[in-house]
Amino acid sequence: MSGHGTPIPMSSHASKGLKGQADVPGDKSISHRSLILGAMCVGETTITGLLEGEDVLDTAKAMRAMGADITRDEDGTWHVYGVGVGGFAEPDQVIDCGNSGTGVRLIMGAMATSPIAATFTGDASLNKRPMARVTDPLALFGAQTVGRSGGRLPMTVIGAQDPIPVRYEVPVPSAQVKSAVLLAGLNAPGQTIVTEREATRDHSERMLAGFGAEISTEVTNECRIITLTGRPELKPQSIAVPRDPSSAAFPVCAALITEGSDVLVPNIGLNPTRAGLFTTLREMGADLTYENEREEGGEPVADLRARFSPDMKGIEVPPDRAASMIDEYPVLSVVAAFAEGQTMMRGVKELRVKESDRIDAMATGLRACGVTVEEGEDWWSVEGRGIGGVQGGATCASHLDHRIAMSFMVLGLATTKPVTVDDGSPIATSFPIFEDLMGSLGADIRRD
Ligand SMILES: O=C(O)C1=C[C@@H](OP(=O)(O)O)[C@@H](O)[C@H](O)C1
Ligand SMILES: C=C(OP(=O)(O)O)C(=O)O
Repeated sequence: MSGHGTPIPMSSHASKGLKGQADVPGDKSISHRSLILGAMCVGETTITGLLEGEDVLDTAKAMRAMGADITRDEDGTWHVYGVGVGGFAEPDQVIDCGNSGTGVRLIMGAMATSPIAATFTGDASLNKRPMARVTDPLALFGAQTVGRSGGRLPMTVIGAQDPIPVRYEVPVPSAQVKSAVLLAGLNAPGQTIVTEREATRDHSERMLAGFGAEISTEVTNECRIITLTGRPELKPQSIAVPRDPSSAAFPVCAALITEGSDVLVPNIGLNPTRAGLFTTLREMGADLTYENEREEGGEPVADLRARFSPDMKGIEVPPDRAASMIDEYPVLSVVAAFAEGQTMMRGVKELRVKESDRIDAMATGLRACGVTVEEGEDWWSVEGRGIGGVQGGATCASHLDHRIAMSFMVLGLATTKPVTVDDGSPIATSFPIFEDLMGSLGADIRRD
């Protein structure tokens, strides 16, 4: 879906005593990958718990356009009948990935070693984001790309006729780039080897192994080296998508900053490549506990219990933790505003190339609400004002960015005056039930 139609202004108002259970939707990263890998094997893959947000629905559409048969039962079970590695059909329309960097980058990778051409576009946010980070390695496989200047969408990818396997060191910490290379490697004969210096989310590696690909990861002191053997016969799977820790972050952080709150967020995946926010919040002194810790589908899972935490302290977030919480910095900056002292976040320049420049978007809104924020290219800091110390009262721009919109809605639950966002419509990309779920806990979030 391109664009978000009519803007939805929203406001959030001081709320106390958030209580209850927050059943957040399925993991966005795992949902995209389930559909794409399901489309790349012959036979039926079934998926339960799929995130039915716009980003993932756009990926389902793209996979249909490339030949997969995808259906949904009334009970929410999805069925993907795939075309096999190398079996993608050439789409006869432009593929619109909407707001989704993950969708477009992974799909470009998946088709880049098939002898087809496809043209990709997105909404105003996605069409500003850098694509050279994926098209550079895809060229090594033999794919050609033509896009707008600066490597932006819309862009046509002409898949390699005779792909060759690739050895590639990912130059930025990005699971999307790593995954695009691995997915391209599936249809290249021989071994594709990807190296990353910082560990990023490893859902592609786990899921490729689950689908029967020959893939291994060697961890050294300096890096992770992932080796994939091309041209496997992937075997269809039955996938239960775990709930999304990045969505869980919103009710968790809301509970920490609103007086009298006690919220349970069950079944959250605590894969170490994703759980950095929760570690950070606990270091700040948050009353956040892991209950019922267990393993599900090879992933650590727990129920998160978050209670009002009036004594949180600002900390320096270790830069080597950045990749494991990259999407959570906006909402962390909100919590930091209610802690005592400074929270310093370094090694985070990737935040500047997400759906928006997230440092700039949050800094501008937080300052308008009375919070001191300083920033450099690769870092930012928030001066905490303690519980009750943040004024609010501003209208903040969401810049077509779901995480920015939701973060400001969490902010307004604990400020003196309400906080407004100009457009909450992008929330539907990753967390379509956000308003209902937060409302069920007692949060006062309104459409204006
Ligand atoms: O691979 C993924 O599913 C994702 C990787 C991250 O992006 P980068 O690879 O650009 O860091 C993250 O921000 C995004 O929400 C999802
Ligand atoms: C960065 C994000 O997503 P994407 O890159 O897929 O647009 C996100 O969900 O925070």
